[in-house]
Amino acid sequence: MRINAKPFVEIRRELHKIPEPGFAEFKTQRFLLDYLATLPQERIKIKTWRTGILVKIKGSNPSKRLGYRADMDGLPISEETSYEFRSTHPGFMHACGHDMHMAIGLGVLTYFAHNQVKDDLIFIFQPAEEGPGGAQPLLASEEFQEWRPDAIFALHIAPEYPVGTVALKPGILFANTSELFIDLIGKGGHAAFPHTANDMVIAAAHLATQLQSIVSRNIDPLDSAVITIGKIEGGTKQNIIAEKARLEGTIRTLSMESMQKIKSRIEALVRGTEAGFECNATIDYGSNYCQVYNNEDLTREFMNWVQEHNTVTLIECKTAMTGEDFGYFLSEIPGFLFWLGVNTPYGLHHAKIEPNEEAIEVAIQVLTQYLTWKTS
Ligand SMILES: CC(=O)N[C@@H](CCC[C@H](N)C(=O)O)C(=O)O
Repeated sequence: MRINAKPFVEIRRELHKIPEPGFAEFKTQRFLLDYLATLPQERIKIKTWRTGILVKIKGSNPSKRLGYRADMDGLPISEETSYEFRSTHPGFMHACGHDMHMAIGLGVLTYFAHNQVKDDLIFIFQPAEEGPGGAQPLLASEEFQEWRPDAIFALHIAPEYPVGTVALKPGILFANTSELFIDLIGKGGHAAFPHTANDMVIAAAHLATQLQSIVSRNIDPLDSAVITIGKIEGGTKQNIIAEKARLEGTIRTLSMESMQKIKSRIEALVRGTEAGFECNATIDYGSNYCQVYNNEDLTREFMNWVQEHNTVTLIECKTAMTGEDFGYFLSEIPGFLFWLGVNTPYGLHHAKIEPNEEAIEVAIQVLTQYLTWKTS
């Protein structure tokens, strides 16, 4: 079977123009619904959930239901690609490939809307993967529970792998994550009179450095963990001592024990900052995602299938410290997530990332062939 992927490359480009934040994917949802309306409707049922969409395709003699999940949201990044089809939403960009994930989902769905297989298929277009997390509330929704699949699959673009490859492993593929927001409130003042103020820029700088000691000094070196502070905000002007500062970051661990340990060390260091800099601090852990744990049996079966069918090259990869709320689906439903090679020099979340669009056809081929095999 050969799929004409050209329309889905065009679809990816249209989606690329309209990146939206989590739970505000209104134009994206409208675009997807309009496309779905063009498909033969005999065997298709469509439901919306908040800004997400669920599509069921009826099988000829179903004994199970298989699911594919695509995430929908963009990131607060000002795009710097060379594309003609750049983001039309200033300050927002599809820099994590969700435009590719959706276009691939539509390609696979379109194939099965025209070619009935034995089992039911469900396609889930999920909002808010980058935050605050759409998977958990979607899983709990009546809309999802009514069509709950018996197995579920997803992919994520991988800039570092060549087009024509898929990479995965059984067991833990992505880390547990927790966002981290720390607000410091001290006493502002004139730049010339530091002894009358409590400078929150200096407090934030010390704290950011101290936080880096947690992974190196408190976590078993054989148990990976990451603390990244991606943003520091503080102060109002160059000659005013800052009254407030805010640190924003993310914590990544491979075990929940390490996550707890890191949080308790963050709390201790923040209490130390309060004492040392005579300020008040609050900590907010934002949204937390559980690890992506690929079902061992289904993953091995898929890896064997890839090797036998030779549609793509298989890479057995290492665990990555990325996060994905698809982990919540996998905590309840067997399945797996794989990396899809898109061969581009800039990484995920980079303003210049330009995934190779040839990977769209590769992914549609792999998923249609695998799902057809899985339902036969
Ligand atoms: C694949 C990917 O890049 N996922 C994101 C998930 C974000 C989780 C959460 N908002 C956080 O920042 O902790 C990632 O950054 O890994």
